Amino acid sequence: MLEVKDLYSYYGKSPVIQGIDFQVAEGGFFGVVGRNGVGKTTLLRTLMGLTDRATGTIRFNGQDLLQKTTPERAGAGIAYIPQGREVIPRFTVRENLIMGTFPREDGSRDIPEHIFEMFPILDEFIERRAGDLSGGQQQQLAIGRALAMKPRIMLLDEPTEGIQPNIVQQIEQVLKQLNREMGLTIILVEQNTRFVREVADEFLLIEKGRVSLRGPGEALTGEVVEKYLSI
Ligand SMILES: Nc1ncnc2c1ncn2[C@@H]1O[C@H](COP(=O)(O)OP(=O)(O)OP(=O)(O)O)[C@@H](O)[C@H]1O
Repeated sequence: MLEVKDLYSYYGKSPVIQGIDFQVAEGGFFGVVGRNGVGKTTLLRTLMGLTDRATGTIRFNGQDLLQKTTPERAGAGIAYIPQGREVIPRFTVRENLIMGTFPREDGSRDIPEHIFEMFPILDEFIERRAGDLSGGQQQQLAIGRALAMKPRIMLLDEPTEGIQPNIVQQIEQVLKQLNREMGLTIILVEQNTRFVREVADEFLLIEKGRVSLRGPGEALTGEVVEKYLSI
């Protein structure tokens, strides 16, 4: 479904991503791990066309994405949930969810019902301003908003960072359900290696913009974490 080859990506003249290759199969759950500042966020931003320049290949369902604009990539079915959530605080929950439908190519502005089944709190707080929600609720809204475009693949950047433990569990459950039951392809950047080990079919470990290690989720053992990820 997604094939990335020899990818380089730049902010100004600095190459942050340096020669990364990977493939994600339809319905796959792909984890990206690495210490702070190694380029994980930049990798997701590169897939969305949000860095200054990129070279190499990004193929998505047979289309070459590298020359496409960010809205075109969203229109092709790629949803991106950045770190820090970035919901629009002055808009209500409903307005944020409707915004999520904008990339849809069928032109529908209907909010899919399953979003409220997954996150009942969004239904309850539908007319509240997003800025008045807790961090965990805003993250649920950010995921709900991404689902409103009916994506084919979802890119998530540390969705459980700074969120209270009971909501973390709920978000993890939803991600598993979206992937396992609804077949949504997921790329997840995470510091939470326990979750990546549990759910990922495959992971990439990045150091200084390059892949240091890759393997099935279960290969992300305590020893690997100790060797590559401890501070
Ligand atoms: N907009 C930007 N302009 C210039 N340099 C940037 C920009 N964003 C990130 N960088 C640089 O790119 C490198 C990789 O940053 P990136 O945010 O991708 O790392 P990360 O692995 O996601 O880290 P973290 O876990 O802290 O989010 C860092 O050296 C950072 O300073």
